[in-house]
Amino acid sequence: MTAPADTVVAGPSSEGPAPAARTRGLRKTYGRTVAVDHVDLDVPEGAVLGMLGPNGSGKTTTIRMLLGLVRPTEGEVELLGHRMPDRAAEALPDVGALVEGPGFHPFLSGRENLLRLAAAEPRLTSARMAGAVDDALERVGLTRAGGRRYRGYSLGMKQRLGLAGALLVPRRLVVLDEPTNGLDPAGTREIRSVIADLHRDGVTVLVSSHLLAEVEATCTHVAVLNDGALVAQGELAELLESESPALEVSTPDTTTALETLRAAHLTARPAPDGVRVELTRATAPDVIAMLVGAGVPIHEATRSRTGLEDLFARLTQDSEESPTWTP
Ligand SMILES: Nc1ncnc2c1ncn2[C@@H]1O[C@H](COP(=O)(O)OP(=O)(O)OP(=O)(O)O)[C@@H](O)[C@H]1O
Repeated sequence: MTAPADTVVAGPSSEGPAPAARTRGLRKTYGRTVAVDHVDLDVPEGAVLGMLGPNGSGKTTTIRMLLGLVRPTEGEVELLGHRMPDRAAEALPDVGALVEGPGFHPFLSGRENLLRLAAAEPRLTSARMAGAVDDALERVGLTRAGGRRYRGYSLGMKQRLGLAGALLVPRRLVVLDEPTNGLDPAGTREIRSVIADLHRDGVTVLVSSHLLAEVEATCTHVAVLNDGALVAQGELAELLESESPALEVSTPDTTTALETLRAAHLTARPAPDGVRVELTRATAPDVIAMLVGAGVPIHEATRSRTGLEDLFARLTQDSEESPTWTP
């Protein structure tokens, strides 16, 4: 399967084991709003795939269609080799999901809520339910709060209870929609460690996030959505390597610097001390000469490695400034 010409793909997508999840031509419209636009997503088995995108780019809608919670307008979804939503009963027992609004009962305790979920797990016998609930509570750090009513939980505790619900039984795939939403730094670290444990156990994880540093630290793969379209996917390290290096120029005159660089059709954006310019179409000496020629005072210029933040900015900024990347 070849990717659309405007999608950045790292590594061969059609080799290796069958993907844990995949979509082809996936599209969802709400009236005139195109929420998801012909997305061909591959979530490789064993990967921790970070789904990134600005607000409203279609992450949640894609995840909901993967899980059979929303019916696509067009296209196909396969989850663990089963067509969705028709074969949901086969696929879903192996899938743990934390999506918005897990529907917990406000007047029951966290533990009682999990027991209700456990009762609906086809692979849990009644004898093993209580043990599975206690294990899941411990895994997300809620053992002590397990007896308290859900209504009194903080947003972070609610997120963690949702995660516990996703981990009640061993899964092949765990899908987490913005799992660190509302969590403090300690809670965020806990989620990170749960994801690392799952990865170590060979579980595939699909996690949507708007926290780039978080994704860079925890994920092996990324998929970037913009305006409903998939604009990049693949192994994180390969995607970053495929990016060209950049030059950070420290200057007080960022306005002239950006104007000069953009007039020369270079990709540049403001940086903490000045501007950052990609060295795709010009060398570092070219850029410096260009700026000096335009009267821009330069305090310092340093080459730097492209991080996920730069990749993301380039893929999701206005198309005028982001020339098409050709693999
Ligand atoms: N049920 C719905 N009815 C109408 N429009 C919807 C519905 N669900 C999503 N949309 C629209 O589809 C687009 C994609 O939304 P979606 O929630 O999938 O994006 P997202 O990337 O998850 O955003 P965020 O990061 O803000 O959660 C948005 O324009 C949104 O307003």
